[in-house]
Amino acid sequence: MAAAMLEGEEVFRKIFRLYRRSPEPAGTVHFQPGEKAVRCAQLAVGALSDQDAGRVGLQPLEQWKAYHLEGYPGFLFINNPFLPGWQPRWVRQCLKLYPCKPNVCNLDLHMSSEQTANLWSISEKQLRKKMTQKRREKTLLEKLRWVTLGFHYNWDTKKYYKEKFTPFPADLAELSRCVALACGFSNFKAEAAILNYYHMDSSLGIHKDEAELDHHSPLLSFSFGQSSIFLLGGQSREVAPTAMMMNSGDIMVMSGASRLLYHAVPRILRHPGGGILPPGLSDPICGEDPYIKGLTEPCSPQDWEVCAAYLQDSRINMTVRQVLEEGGSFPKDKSDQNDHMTTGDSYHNEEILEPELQIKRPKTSQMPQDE
Ligand SMILES: O=C(O)CCC(=O)C(=O)O
Ligand SMILES: [Fe+2]
Repeated sequence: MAAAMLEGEEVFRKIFRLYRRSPEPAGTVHFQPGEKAVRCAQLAVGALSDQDAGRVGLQPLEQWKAYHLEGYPGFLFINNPFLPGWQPRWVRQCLKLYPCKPNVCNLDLHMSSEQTANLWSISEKQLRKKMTQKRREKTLLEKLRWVTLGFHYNWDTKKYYKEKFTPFPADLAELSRCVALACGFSNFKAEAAILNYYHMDSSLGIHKDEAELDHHSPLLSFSFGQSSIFLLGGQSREVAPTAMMMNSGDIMVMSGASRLLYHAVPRILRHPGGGILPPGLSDPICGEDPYIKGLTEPCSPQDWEVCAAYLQDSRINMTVRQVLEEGGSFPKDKSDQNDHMTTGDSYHNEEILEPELQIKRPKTSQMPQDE
């Protein structure tokens, strides 16, 4: 029975399971010069000033290393372009600020807004003890799986709604504007983001991001903390995906013909290089450039202690989206007048499931593998 189902399984799903089980099968693309199928990319030199880049913690554009991947036009990979001391600031924003109200997170489905109002202060003391205590209960911050910003993605209907909007964080909007500009998208407007929080046993199911009404604008994906394998497939689940390594600070841009491709994160891996934290995160407290005032405050040593404990076995990803075309609006739809309370998502998976169990999992309309 199981074998018959396996044979009929889509190609992407088979490869997902392969990567879910083994740490790093041969053939994973590492973005570096000389790597097969990887080509150096030219960015829009002159489009982004050093001043603007520096304000959000990005190196001058001439120093960025960007790559195309053969067979995926519109896909761009940028090797960690952050200035020293800046990845910690973005991590601190993701853990301390962005989960706060009015933003929405997975814990809101099970808890009152008072309980989820300040995940950081409820969790910080316990997290500081993490270094010394092996067995202890998970803090609320460690139970965080996703946060939505701007237009809040509805996991049930897979839509955005005009009235489900809260102001998009100005600092992240500016970081996104700068990266989009460098990649030749001069009108990008950050209107929504999904922040994904992963631990060593987490994965993100196979899906494509098509809820946005504007598919001409790119998806911008920022990763921090431990590494991951990212699978980039085709327009159907029958296309075999390419596996690539994403390390802390790396940025991915999905645009053009690659904007609507299936993708997934089957596995989180310890970052290469041995230490507890990746190099860009091991020296968090760096002096400010006296000529460029950053848009966000430096991460204090006290805050970093909490972030570092969290990141020992976690990865954070922010995927920023433009929802509406320039001057566009939401279509009129009677059903949109309902109050859309989400019942949860099935993208974020926790444990490594036995193949048999995966097949027997109930299929619901939200399960990405059913798309
Ligand atoms: O975590 C990642 O790298 C991918 C996230 C993603 O695909 C999404 O949020 O839509
Ligand atoms: Fe996605």
